[in-house]
Amino acid sequence: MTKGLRVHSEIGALKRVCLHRPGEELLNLPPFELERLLFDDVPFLEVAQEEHDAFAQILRDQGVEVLYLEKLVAEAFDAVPGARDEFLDQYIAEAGIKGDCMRKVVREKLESITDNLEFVMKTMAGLTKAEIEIPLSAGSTLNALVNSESESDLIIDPMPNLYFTRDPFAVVGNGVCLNRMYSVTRNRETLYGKYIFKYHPDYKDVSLYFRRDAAFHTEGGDVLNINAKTLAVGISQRTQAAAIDVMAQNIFWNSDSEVERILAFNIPNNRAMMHLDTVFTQIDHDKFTIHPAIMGTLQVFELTPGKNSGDVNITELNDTLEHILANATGQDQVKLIPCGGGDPIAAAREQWNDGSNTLAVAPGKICVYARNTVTNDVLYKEGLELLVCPSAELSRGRGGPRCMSMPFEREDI
Ligand SMILES: NC(=[NH2+])NCCC[C@H](N)C(=O)O
Repeated sequence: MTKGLRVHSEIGALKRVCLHRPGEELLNLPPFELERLLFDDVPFLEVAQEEHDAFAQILRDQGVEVLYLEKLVAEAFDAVPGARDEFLDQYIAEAGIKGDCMRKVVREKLESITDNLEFVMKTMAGLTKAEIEIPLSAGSTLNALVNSESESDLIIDPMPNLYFTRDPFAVVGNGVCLNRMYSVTRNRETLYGKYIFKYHPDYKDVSLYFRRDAAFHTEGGDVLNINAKTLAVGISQRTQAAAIDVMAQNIFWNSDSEVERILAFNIPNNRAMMHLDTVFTQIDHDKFTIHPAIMGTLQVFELTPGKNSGDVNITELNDTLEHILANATGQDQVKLIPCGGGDPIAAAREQWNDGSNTLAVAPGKICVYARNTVTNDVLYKEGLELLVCPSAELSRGRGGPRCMSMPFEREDI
């Protein structure tokens, strides 16, 4: 029996989760490339790893099986001869390497790594000019040979955002949306998911509700499983409305999926609110953390299957966020707990460090970042059980415990 996927809520007891331990990709992150690589500061890798190990241990202590993205990909390559070569062709084609000669040198360098896990981690870390010898021969390029300030020292960009495993693919019920991501820099991350869901013995048979070659972009931070029948998706900086149209068709008209209703929340387009999960996250049967700035301003649409195969009906819901979420969760009422306890400065500061971005390991039991003291205090007083993760370095990438995790299995609620 293969393991497969099963996630029908945001809060059911977490059984299996996919993480990525930050690795050498964070060492190939020069300060002047931060904006392009969607990172906000240069982290101290050793401490980031310690913090991440603490996060993983908190989850294990709650009985959660922790899987690592890099290991799953290596296992897929171990299992299927030829899978790694297929990946390498695609990786090189998408790596932005300048010139055929350089592509050849890089390929040889990566092919020489025999251990699959080491190989996968190297593809994540990126490659600098200092790491390879460039032959001065027919076919070599000036770009490869010149050391100049206007030429980057990176031959292949690192993927510093990989530890935000929430975004490149999103588990929905028993299937998965393999995303096309908003930015060129993050879209390469989706290759790892592609090879897991194509070749890994435990995951190769799951249905795909979205594909990385789609025309529109979407990211997992925008996808919230409310229950088996209802999915919430953000229309955001990272997810286009047109991508949700595609997702709805694929989800409604796939016999594997139980989802009968998608709620699309049109959220503001800015970095502090880049995904739906930075604006609200479910933490208990009847409780959500929210960013106070979205109260009263959200446009929400409901998508349901139409009469004929492939048809999708859309209506706009003119109601308050509380009522919409109460109706979606089947509760009489829900409590929205504002980040920063409603104080505008604390809210903005703690929102920036993902105060609303919590990961539920069971209803009412949530992982939070230690640094968001005002929000954590409010959550504690509301009766939530808090599992507190160290966060000095991890938070520099602008993502919290929910962003750093992709549930593969939760108990049904
Ligand atoms: N699900 C999330 N909120 N993810 C946060 C991702 C942060 C990352 N630096 C980015 O800009 O893409």
